[in-house]
Amino acid sequence: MEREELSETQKELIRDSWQAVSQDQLHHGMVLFTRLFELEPDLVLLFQYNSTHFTEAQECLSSTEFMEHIRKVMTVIDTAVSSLDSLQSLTEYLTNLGRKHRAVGVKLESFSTVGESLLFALETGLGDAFTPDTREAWSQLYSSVVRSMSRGWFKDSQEQ
Ligand code: HEM
Repeated sequence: MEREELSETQKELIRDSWQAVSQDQLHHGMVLFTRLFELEPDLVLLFQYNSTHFTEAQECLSSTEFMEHIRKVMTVIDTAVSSLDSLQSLTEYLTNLGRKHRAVGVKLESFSTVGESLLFALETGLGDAFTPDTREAWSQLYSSVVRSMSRGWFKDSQEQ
């Protein structure tokens, strides 16, 4: 989390832009995952709740359990935005979260597509307010989050 420290200006851009979209997190999360499934349709197959297996993005996107996953994702982002001054405090949690995603079959490379989809959702929600500087700040924050999660694929992977 130490590399590429966010500047104070970047933190402000992230906080201001997140405030503008965070009233309706579920909606923006839906835009994010709709985009993600367009770019990588096979990711739908990884979401299995009880005996339900989804084959189509639309089925997945309209399930209650998946809605909860969207809430979980948005809560992690919300926590990261609230912790911009102490992102290293999230490292352990995020490493663990990475490990869980590895366990359910997510490939680390897919997190690049998630990043692209996050930027798409922010751009859709913010319009012109999503300036190149704001995009760059979000891109750096997301990279930090993924750097910590990626430890779950490599570090102590025999644990658990
Ligand atoms: C490639 C994209 C992703 C896939 C395929 C995926 C898949 C899953 C699956 C199958 C679960 C377990 C079932 C569930 O809790 O709904 C899960 C849990 C979870 N996911 Fe994801 N996920 C993705 C991206 C993300 C991202 C970007 C975040 C946040 C940054 C995230 C946060 C969580 C959290 C907080 C949980 C609950 C973990 C727990 O039970 O402790 N996921 N994910």
